[in-house]
Amino acid sequence: MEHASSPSRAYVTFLAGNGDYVKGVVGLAKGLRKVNTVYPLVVAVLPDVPADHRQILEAQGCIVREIELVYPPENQTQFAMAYYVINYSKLRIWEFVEYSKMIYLDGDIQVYENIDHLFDLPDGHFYAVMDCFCEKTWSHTPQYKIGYCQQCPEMVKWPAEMGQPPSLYFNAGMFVFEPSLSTYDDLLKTLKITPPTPFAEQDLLNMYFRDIYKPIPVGYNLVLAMLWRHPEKVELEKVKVVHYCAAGSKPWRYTGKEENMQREDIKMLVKQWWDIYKDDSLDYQKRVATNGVTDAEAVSFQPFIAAALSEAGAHIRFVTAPSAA
Ligand SMILES: O=c1ccn([C@@H]2O[C@H](COP(=O)(O)OP(=O)(O)O)[C@@H](O)[C@H]2O)c(=O)[nH]1
Ligand SMILES: OC[C@H]1O[C@H](O[C@@H]2[C@@H](O)[C@H](O)[C@@H](O)[C@H](O)[C@@H]2O)[C@H](O)[C@@H](O)[C@H]1O
Repeated sequence: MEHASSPSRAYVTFLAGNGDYVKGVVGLAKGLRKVNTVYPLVVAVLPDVPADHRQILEAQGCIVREIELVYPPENQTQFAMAYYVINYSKLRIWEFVEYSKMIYLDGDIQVYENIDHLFDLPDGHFYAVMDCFCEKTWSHTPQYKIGYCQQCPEMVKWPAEMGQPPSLYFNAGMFVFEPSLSTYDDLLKTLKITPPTPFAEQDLLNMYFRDIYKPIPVGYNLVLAMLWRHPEKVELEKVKVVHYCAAGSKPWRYTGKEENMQREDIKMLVKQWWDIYKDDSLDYQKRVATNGVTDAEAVSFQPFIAAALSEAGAHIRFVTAPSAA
């Protein structure tokens, strides 16, 4: 089946280190395949990602692209998580200018419903889901200190004496953007003159794209804390993308011991992630292409097609899927 996708669009994720985040990216590649996306998954890997992990990703049909580390400004800050220092390297994806539009997804994200339509959002804006300020990871901020959250500005109003409320702030685990070398250069110039802050590149991106940021619904990047902080804003059955960023929620490390991790919805979401990760039928493999059949269906039809072929000698085209997912 020829993909109708424009070759200049792709999903992109980021992988650093030789640890277990590679499992997150494999899960993401299989999840995107399960929802029959027509776009490839590019994985921007730091040099410290070992060859065997890169091979695993290529075997899952991912396009593996090595990027160089982006160093944060000298004066180290107390990042919300120590390893956030490597996350500035995410900024390299703006150099992937062979793509006109990309959707960035963290490695700890899973896509449960097709979101290809987001590529058709109008150019010239930065699309992402609003974050929540209620978790301890935000205890360094004035909004946390007064109990203000942009998810429910009517609950605790921003005090007039504190000036303007903070601009809308997105979670940088998922966003729709347009690669551009000039934007990349400008981001790096801004990085060099901006003191590092607890949420590293997420803070930088929020500052840089503030004027063109357009919020998209929570269902496109469900930050798990929303389930216990703002349940009234979450319709779980309509959630298309889940972001396993709450402490203890990474499915491949899940023990259930951390706060909130014994919730039934968390246990269900972790199981859903594992069901995809363990599903061999979602592994990348040579596709048998017939008209109008999705890749996944084509794979499941293979035995029937082989039988038909032997009897009727029908000609079918064997093509490899052009991409991971
Ligand atoms: O050791 C690491 C830590 C992070 N990441 C990548 O950086 C992203 C952001 O880190 P993390 O998901 O831990 O941030 P969170 O959203 O959970 O705060 C991850 O999803 C991975 O794509 C990685 O590849 N290796
Ligand atoms: O380097 C900064 C990181 O900032 C974000 O993680 C945070 C953020 O989501 C907070 O809003 C949550 O409260 C917190 O749990 C979570 O860890 C991005 O998801 C991640 O990709 C990365 O950019």
